[in-house]
Amino acid sequence: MNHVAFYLSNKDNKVEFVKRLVSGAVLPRLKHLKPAIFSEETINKLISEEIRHDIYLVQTQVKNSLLHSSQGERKQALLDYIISKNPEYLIVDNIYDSLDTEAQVQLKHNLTEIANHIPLVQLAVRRSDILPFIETVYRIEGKNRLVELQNESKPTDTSRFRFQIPYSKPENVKKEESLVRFKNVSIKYKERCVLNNISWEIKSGEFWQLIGKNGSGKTTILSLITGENPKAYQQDITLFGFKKGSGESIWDIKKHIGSFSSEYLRGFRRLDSVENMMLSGFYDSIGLYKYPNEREILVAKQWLNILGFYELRKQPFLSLSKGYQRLILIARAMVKQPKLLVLDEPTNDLDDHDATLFCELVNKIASETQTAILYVSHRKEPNLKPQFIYQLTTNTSGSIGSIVNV
Ligand SMILES: Nc1ncnc2c1ncn2[C@@H]1O[C@H](COP(=O)(O)OP(=O)(O)OP(=O)(O)O)[C@@H](O)[C@H]1O
Repeated sequence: MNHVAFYLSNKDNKVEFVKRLVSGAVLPRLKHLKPAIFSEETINKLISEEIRHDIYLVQTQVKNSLLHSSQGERKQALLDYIISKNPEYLIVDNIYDSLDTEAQVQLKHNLTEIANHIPLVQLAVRRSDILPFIETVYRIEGKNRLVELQNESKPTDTSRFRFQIPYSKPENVKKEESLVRFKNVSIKYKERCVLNNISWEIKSGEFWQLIGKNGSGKTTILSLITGENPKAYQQDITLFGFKKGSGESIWDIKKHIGSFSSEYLRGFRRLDSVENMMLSGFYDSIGLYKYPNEREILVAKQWLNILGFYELRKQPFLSLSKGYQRLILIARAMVKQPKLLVLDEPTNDLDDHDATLFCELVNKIASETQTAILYVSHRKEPNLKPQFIYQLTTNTSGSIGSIVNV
């Protein structure tokens, strides 16, 4: 069986490429076979069906809908579902994003098994993700030309960000100020305990990574911090000096947090320019719905300069590559000089080159500002250097937390 991988970059139009693959234009030998696609796109489509039409085609092992499941649970459920449909070949895209180490090993094992029976076509943006049994790896040159990948190493674009970050109000942040404090926080969904007695503190200027297996409760912790989870009210949580439930408004909390999640662009179709997208960070919206003032416009321009995107400011945001969109969304989270920057799986879907840029930007924020960073990811980014790691360890009575050595 001949298995093939395509090592793509964020500049390649993946949606178009998948269409051409399925039509047989790229690999004519697969033209008359029935494909199945294992990708984030497929998950997003199924979630849209759940939301818009109340159609629940896929259930996870714990019998949740996709919408209410963790990222890892979604991927496992999707693979089970598509294999049950007996495809004649399988297209797998960015297989390891959002999966914990154990789930990655399991998925690799499952795909190896599937590849004994049907051809597998892998799309990868990280070279290290390419499955070991793949015989041929191509990259795309120009519009559609396939070039077999040799062991060439790509030059990395280092020190791209030349200007200093505009940070005008460090006096507002006290050294060692407590930003987030959880005391014995326990959370249940229905009768299932997800978090068990979590006590944790994040102080100003600190750089944390939150790790834990799929379903261990990382996103739940983030939602307790960002104010999106009503269960926070029954807990002993203090955010930016406000004890939860003490009459603070959501804005009292939100104004201190800049956040980025790789899910932010799900369903985003607006025509906002790059500059407007950057400005929307002042209003916590994705896309600009208000008139910004002069200072806000100035700060947004400074950030565009740092990223080297000033010339692109009038272009539609969605016309940029995924990696560039992501850099803008991270800067967007920073424009209001938040005390805490929350990054949820920020390198999902980023190619090797853009992941390097991303790490450079986050390191720059960590070293030049007083903003504390909370970074959630399964992927080890060797260029990223958090100071502290908080680990959730799953348990039948909910996950417990501990600080592990970096
Ligand atoms: N609104 C909800 N209703 C019911 N169950 C939920 C809800 N939100 C999360 N859960 C469940 O709580 C558990 C923890 O989910 P969470 O998304 O916090 O995990 P995670 O550590 O972020 O996982 P992943 O790494 O896979 O994204 C999961 O089993 C999930 O299915």
